[in-house]
Amino acid sequence: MQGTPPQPRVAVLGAGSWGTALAALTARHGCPTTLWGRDAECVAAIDSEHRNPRYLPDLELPESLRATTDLPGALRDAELVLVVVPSHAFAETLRALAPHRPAAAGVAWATKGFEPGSGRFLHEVAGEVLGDGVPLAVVTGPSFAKEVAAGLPTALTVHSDTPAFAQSVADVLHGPAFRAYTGDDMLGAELGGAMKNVLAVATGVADGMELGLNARAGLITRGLNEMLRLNQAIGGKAETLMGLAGLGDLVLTCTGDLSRNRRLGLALGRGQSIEEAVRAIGQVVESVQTADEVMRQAQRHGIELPISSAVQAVLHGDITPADGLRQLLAREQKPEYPHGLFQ
Ligand SMILES: NC(=O)C1=CN([C@@H]2O[C@H](COP(=O)(O)OP(=O)(O)OC[C@H]3O[C@@H](n4cnc5c(N)ncnc54)[C@H](OP(=O)(O)O)[C@@H]3O)[C@@H](O)[C@H]2O)C=CC1
Ligand SMILES: O=C(CO)COP(=O)(O)O
Repeated sequence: MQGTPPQPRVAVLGAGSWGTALAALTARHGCPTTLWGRDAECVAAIDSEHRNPRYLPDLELPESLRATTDLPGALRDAELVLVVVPSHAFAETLRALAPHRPAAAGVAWATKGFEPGSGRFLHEVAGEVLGDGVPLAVVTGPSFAKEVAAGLPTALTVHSDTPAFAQSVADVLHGPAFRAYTGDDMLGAELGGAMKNVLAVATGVADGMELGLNARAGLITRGLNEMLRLNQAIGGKAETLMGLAGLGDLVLTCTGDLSRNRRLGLALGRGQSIEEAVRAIGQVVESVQTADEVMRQAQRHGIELPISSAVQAVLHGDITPADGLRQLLAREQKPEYPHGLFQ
């Protein structure tokens, strides 16, 4: 009689809200899962009390989930490594994991953003740090950690240049309440996940200023247009941005108050300072750095992105939200698609 094949051993690096939620998911799916974090107190609580008191305080985690501050220990025997640290810690985490990665273990990440300063895509960073021949994948899509940890239905997507690796990552994530799709466009998938955070600030600002639902819908639609145009210029696939990695995550983050980037926008629109708002949110808010990197990409490719540019200026305190609104409304009238869908 044939038994069920053993589930792969998973090491999740990053014990914040998303790393904890994904580790809980793979543990619930029967994968022996070890979560690595740098905060000993938080890690001990996950390991022994099955709770993450700082990042997901109300949710019970599976008893089978192990947590540790020992990185080499977490990686020992791992068959899949899932990196879920913020983008500013991505390169250093990859450099720390590289010498301890079991030779057969591919590396996936659920981080959204670019390498701050260089603006490099995370798959470029991973390729450089890990070298050729290591299967790489990006896990992205509309997925609030709190809802995933609570077992609510979610769909996301895994993109890789190595189709078998995308499939194996999707297999460990896919389950009764979680649909994991696959794709082969890491560029488009990473761009969508990064840009939606910037655009969520824009809709948050508009809602904070009580500009109404028409304004919100207009910003989402023209924001999608900015994503599609930059994606076209960098060589991503349009369908990636029309799917979970783009439109799906854009709608979630622009409309859902669980979004930290949207909440930052709401606070700015209501007149709070960026420092106050970020402190009150108390978790990573990727748009703060991503806005600069999106605009760096746009300049490199000669693409005009009025909404993202206004968000960048507001985040830097160069203009007020009201100035940003005036700038957008004062733009010249023109056809919705002067040069076709993506120009
Ligand atoms: N939360 C969500 O719903 C989703 C998040 N994401 C993405 O996942 C990534 C992680 O976000 P999220 O988990 O939400 O963030 P959180 O703010 O919830 O947690 C951040 C985690 O990263 C750790 N960390 C910060 N700096 C470092 C470092 N230098 N080395 C190691 N660990 C570090 C923090 O540790 P410490 O507590 O010690 O500071 C903490 O455990 C982001 O790119 C985000 O955009 C993607 C989809 C959904
Ligand atoms: O990426 C996310 C949902 O898909 C989480 O968004 P925030 O980082 O804005 O909370």
